[in-house]
Amino acid sequence: MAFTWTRNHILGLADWQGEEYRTLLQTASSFREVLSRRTKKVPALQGQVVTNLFFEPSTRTRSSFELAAKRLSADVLNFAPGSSSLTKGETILDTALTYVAMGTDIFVIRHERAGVPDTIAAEMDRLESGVSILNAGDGQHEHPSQALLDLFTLCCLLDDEHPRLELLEGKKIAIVGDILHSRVARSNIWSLTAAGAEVHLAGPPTLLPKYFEAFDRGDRPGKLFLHWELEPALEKADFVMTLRLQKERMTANLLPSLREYHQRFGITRQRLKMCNSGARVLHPGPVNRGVEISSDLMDDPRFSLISQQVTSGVAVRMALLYLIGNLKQEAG
Ligand SMILES: N[C@@H](CC(=O)O)C(=O)O
Ligand SMILES: NC(=O)OP(=O)(O)O
Repeated sequence: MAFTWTRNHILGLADWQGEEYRTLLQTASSFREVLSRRTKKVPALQGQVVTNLFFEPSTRTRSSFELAAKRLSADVLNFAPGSSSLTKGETILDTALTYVAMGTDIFVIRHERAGVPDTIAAEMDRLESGVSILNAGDGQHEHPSQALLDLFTLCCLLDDEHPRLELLEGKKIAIVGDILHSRVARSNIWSLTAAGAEVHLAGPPTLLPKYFEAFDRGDRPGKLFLHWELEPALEKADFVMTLRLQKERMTANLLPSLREYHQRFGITRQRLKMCNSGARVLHPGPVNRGVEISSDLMDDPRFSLISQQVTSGVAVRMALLYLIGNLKQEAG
């Protein structure tokens, strides 16, 4: 029987099922085709309002959600906290309710505190508003659309015509750096192990706590490994995902120096030689050039997938908005 999409909020990937990833990849693939046409717009969300509520800085996530919504013909509102009535003491919830009163159908929310999108989603459900929440990154919790665009980028690289989940089965993927503070790492652990990949986390002990072992719940085909040295993670890896040191989230001095960090965990062309031939490097951005990745490697299109990740972001976010928006059209 064909799978039917029923998820109304996208808060995280911890409980996503294989069929949801498959539907997302197929839908993103169709929108990638739309984006290759001369007219890159479809009327799918005409009449719906998408409101970007970003309480934390963003370049690519906010702009690509905006572009994705516009490509689907939705109306888009962009909230800017610094010039909003938050500065007069209005609460986050009252801010959200104000936008609901203007007709918002979908909120895209980023906040420095984990759980804010969940709280607003619970309130939207309690009020039976029918409004959906898309988490665009909450504290150290999850960044689902980032992990989905990473998944789409990898699957497209392995089979551009038919990007599908199974392509990652048995692939070795190293995630390197500041795992502790990374919502990108957390969401990617869920999606990549759901795809059957071997995920190898690597970082200094201060940035890779042992409790990450608990992310291997044994309920998905892939496996998770932890390393406090770089080499075992990179050895014969197919892909390397580097992560930014999230200085804004570091409350203590967790690193000796950026230079020493680069020497021990920075990804360079030389180090990439430890991986399988043809290995590629990802980074969610923004990048600290010369810290987690050398500048020349970042700019080398033979190895770096960074710009493909950004490009994939538009099709993947169109797919997310479409799948959710469609539920409203069916209901309404
Ligand atoms: N942009 C990503 C990664 C990062 O900032 O390092 C995030 O918001 O989580
Ligand atoms: N990758 C990512 O989320 O980037 P921004 O913080 O620029 O949105």
